[in-house]
Amino acid sequence: MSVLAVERAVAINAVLRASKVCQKVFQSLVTSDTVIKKDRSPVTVADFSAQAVVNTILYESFPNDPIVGEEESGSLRGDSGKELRDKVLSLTNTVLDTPLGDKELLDAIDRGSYPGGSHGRMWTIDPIDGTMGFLRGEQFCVGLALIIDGDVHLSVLGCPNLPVDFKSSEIERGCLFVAVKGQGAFQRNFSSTEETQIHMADISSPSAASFCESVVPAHSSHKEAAEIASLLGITKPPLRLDSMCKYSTVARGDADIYLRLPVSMDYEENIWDHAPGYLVVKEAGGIVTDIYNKPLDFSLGRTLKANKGIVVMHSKIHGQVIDAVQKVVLKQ
Ligand SMILES: Nc1ncnc2c1ncn2[C@@H]1O[C@H](COP(=O)(O)OS(=O)(=O)O)[C@@H](OP(=O)(O)O)[C@H]1O
Ligand SMILES: [Mg+2]
Ligand SMILES: [Mg+2]
Ligand SMILES: [Mg+2]
Repeated sequence: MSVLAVERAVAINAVLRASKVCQKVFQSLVTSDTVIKKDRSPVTVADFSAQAVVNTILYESFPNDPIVGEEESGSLRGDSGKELRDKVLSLTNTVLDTPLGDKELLDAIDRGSYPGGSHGRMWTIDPIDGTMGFLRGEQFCVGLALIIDGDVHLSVLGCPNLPVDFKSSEIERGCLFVAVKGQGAFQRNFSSTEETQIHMADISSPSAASFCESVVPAHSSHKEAAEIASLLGITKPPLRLDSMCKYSTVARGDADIYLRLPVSMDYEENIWDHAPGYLVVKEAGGIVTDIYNKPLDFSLGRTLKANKGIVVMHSKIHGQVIDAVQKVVLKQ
């Protein structure tokens, strides 16, 4: 059996079930008259429930593995949290084989409170990445990664709204990306268990590239990305996608560069926002650094304290892209 085969299977199951939770919440939103733009609570139900589902499934197989999760159960506790807790509990139990009670639900969510660090095994989970995309009915994903001694060894990204093939005229959506360190990156569709290995597009000149960036300009500077694109001679418009779907889109060759350019130098990126996408790109043959050309350091706690921004690209254009990023962002 290959290395981390059991972890891989468990992580896929967990992410598929959590993705189902998100899809159910979205379907109930669009079929009811809830105006989601005014009320963010529906997405909160999905965030909590997806984290409870993943943490419960991980715990069944790996009870000693700590978890760094985005959400914590504070607002679900006590009398004031009862209404939300009831919604999260009933949703969670629709996808689990053994139903949880109130206390088990709260405990499951809060197993994500691990502070992270450089030693041993830990999982990191983003139950819904790209919350804004989820609310708009656009891209979002469930991200899960296993980090061992500060290094990402396994990752699974569930992307319920991502077309399985951008180039096809069919519009099947819903794909899963799976990577294990040293074993390559693979895509499988929600509708099947068949896996196809994915690779970055082979590109020798940055001017032919297309690049991805966040939809929300507060998460990544669009202005600086446009300046970098212009320096590199890129003429294609940016592909704006929410969530770690940007990593998977680049990993399978539908775009060549992902730029995440800090809007504030104080912001620290969360490890759950990047570890799952990072390994998918690396195993597809790509390079992931920060704006200083430093490798991402997942060993320093819940955030990437030693890094600023994210730059993803094929090795053949690495030097040119980093030069342009540094000229524009660092004025070097
Ligand atoms: N200031 C700032 N800078 C950078 N990143 C930030 C910032 N604030 C929040 N976040 C995190 O951004 C995560 C979503 O990133 P995306 O690239 O998907 O954003 S976008 O929706 O495409 O605009 C989002 O993840 P989710 O909360 O899971 O959606 C946040 O963790
Ligand atoms: Mg996120
Ligand atoms: Mg999230
Ligand atoms: Mg968030």
